[in-house]
Amino acid sequence: MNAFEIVGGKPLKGEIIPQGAKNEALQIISAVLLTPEKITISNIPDIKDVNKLIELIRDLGVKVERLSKDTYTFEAANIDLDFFHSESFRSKGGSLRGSIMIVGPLLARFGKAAIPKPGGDKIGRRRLDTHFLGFEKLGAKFVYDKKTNFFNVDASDLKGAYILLDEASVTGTANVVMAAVLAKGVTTIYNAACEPYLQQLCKMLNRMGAKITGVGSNLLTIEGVEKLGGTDHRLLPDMIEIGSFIGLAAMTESEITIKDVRFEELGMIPEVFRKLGIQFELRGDDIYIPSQKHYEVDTFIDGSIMTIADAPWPGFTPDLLSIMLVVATQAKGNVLIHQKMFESRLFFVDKLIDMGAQIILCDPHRATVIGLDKKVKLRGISMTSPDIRAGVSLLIAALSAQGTSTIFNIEQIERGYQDIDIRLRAIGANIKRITANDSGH
Ligand SMILES: CC(=O)N[C@H]1[C@@H](OP(=O)(O)OP(=O)(O)OC[C@H]2O[C@@H](n3ccc(=O)[nH]c3=O)[C@H](O)[C@@H]2O)O[C@H](CO)[C@@H](O)[C@@H]1O
Ligand SMILES: C=C(OP(=O)(O)O)C(=O)O
Repeated sequence: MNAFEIVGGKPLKGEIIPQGAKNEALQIISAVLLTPEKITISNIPDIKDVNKLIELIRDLGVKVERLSKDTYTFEAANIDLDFFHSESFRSKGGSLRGSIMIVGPLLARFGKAAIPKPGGDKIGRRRLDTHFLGFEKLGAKFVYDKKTNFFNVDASDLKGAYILLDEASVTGTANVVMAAVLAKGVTTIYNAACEPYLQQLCKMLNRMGAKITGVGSNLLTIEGVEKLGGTDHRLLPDMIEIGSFIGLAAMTESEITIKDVRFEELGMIPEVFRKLGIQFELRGDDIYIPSQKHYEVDTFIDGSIMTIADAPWPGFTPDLLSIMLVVATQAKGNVLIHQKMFESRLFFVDKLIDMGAQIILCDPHRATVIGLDKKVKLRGISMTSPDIRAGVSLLIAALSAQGTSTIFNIEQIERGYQDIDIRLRAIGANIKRITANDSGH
């Protein structure tokens, strides 16, 4: 088992380039199944989840060519639908959340699909009703086989329909959109999620010949077409990585420039960091964060305690709340972190408390953070990363802490952050990869 050993307390300095967006990559790579023609995708991050999905579609018969480190071509001309019944599909398909998004395109193009119950982080219940209720509205029949944990979906003839989504699910919306683009007639999806990942997907599908309007809103209208063709697509920089680096700079008093962030696509993320008192400047399309000894949390206009809560886009993404929480531990002032969307994503705070942070976990969704204003530094400990974002938050905490920390289960971090140890070392971090038998606390 690999672990990171980190000696903290040292400011970092330099430039860092964000990787391509993980969650966009998972949608865009699934969409290649919609056409037999060639699709070229660039800025693909070299991370576990994305590589697993590429392997999965390759096993399904997609011809995959790697043109450079981050650019691939995909050609889904010959798909082997028998692969659904293989043991390999069961283990690979079940190992990542994003694999669920191959169902929509396969259903649209071949009239059937199957997928084992997907994996992903253990951050609370992660239901898939939105996906399957949406497919059913388009005329599909689905059966969940409890014994094998497989979802089987069949539809020889998908027909456009009015669909009020059960909730604004990110992967659910992507899946239903991909099923609807080749359905007969018009589909209207209301309560659609509209994260930049989805906007990028819809824009790519339109370049392939789809007819989607309302992109960026929660009301999408899709006029079904007979077939789709090839295109080129470049992934946006990963907004969650960008947010993680802003948090890292603030916690470690580092002067960091985050390159080419596509600022206009970051929604309210920069403003939420400003609410914690973190300063930064936009220089061209780079975010420059000066070294800051202190940052002071705002209050609301009426003087009440600052609350940072997640919501579907254009609200604040839940994937950055763990990072806001760790950054708040060294702010001047207090913050209520309210994780509304996931039930078990705040439990990692016990590790931060062990490191000396002052946090009251009010219930599974809410934590009050009493900022220490750097008067008391966190101290290094051994810990295990429970999920991808908690993992990076603990990494940030460790880099700011006095002494040595060890983070176990770094596979969680590495499913979403490319070469994170190498990139952090390049800006001065004391982090090394070790092989460890212990599993931490
Ligand atoms: C591979 C991928 O793209 N994963 C992302 C995707 O997961 P995913 O698409 O699985 O997440 P969903 O959008 O379906 O739902 C996330 C959670 O929020 C809850 N929910 C959702 C919508 C809503 O209006 N109200 C509500 O409470 C759901 O019940 C669930 O617990 O979106 C999540 C929410 O941004 C992100 O955390 C994940 O990183
Ligand atoms: C929860 C996340 O990923 P996944 O949906 O793949 O589990 C995440 O990226 O923060």
